[in-house]
Amino acid sequence: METPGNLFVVAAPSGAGKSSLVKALLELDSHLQVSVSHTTRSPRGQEQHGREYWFVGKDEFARMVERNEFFEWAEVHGNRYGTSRPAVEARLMAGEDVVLEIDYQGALQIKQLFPHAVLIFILPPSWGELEQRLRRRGEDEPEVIATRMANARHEVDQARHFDYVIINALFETALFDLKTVVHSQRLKYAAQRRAKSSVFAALNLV
Ligand SMILES: Nc1nc2c(ncn2[C@@H]2O[C@H](COP(=O)(O)OP(=O)(O)O)[C@@H](O)[C@H]2O)c(=O)[nH]1
Ligand SMILES: Nc1ncnc2c1ncn2[C@@H]1O[C@H](COP(=O)(O)OP(=O)(O)O)[C@@H](O)[C@H]1O
Repeated sequence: METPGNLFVVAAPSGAGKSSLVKALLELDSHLQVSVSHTTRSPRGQEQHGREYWFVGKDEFARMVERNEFFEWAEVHGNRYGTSRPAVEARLMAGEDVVLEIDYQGALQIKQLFPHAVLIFILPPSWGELEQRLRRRGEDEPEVIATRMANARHEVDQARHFDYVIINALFETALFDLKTVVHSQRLKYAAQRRAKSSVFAALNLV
């Protein structure tokens, strides 16, 4: 599906710093909006319904799947997560840029639907640092951290299907890389649209 807005998809193993990076990016970039996903996971300490996620029960999630209300959904670390169709579609059609913070399964589904979507994978500098970050975040029980570390091996292996890989060692450097990807895509997409318009013809450039 071709849309006037750009679609960015950011995925990472749990604890790599994806949410922190996207939050910082949104604070710097008023043209970018994040899509709030639905999940069957329980809220963590500071999380608010409608801000980090729409927290729903398993039955409600299943009903939404049946009604085809998700662009994509997947089971991740034992819970279900999905991107609601209406919000994203309306924004992209209105020419706004949207970022999805989803797992690799969702990212690959999105690429099928929106071939122009830009897939960005965030990597931690090492396995040890990944585990440290999960512990330092202090939001998950040890067994939840263990599940996330076990799943991280397979998730990292999926980075090869992505358009860009950013290593989040130094936060500011990774944020700069992320901003650069977003900026480059905007320039590229704008140039493609201009090439299709009559501007170049009028200037005798094509
Ligand atoms: N496919 C899909 N994955 C999602 C969606 N929302 C969040 N996720 C992913 O689900 C995984 C777990 O997210 P979360 O429970 O917030 O834990 P965290 O990654 O450790 O902060 C992460 O990989 C998220 O990117 C969604 O709408 N669709
Ligand atoms: N570059 C970094 N260096 C050190 N700690 C980081 C860095 N990026 C993120 N963190 C910290 O790591 C933890 C996990 O980050 P978070 O954004 O929640 O990860 P994710 O959304 O990928 O699960 C948080 O406590 C966050 O403050």
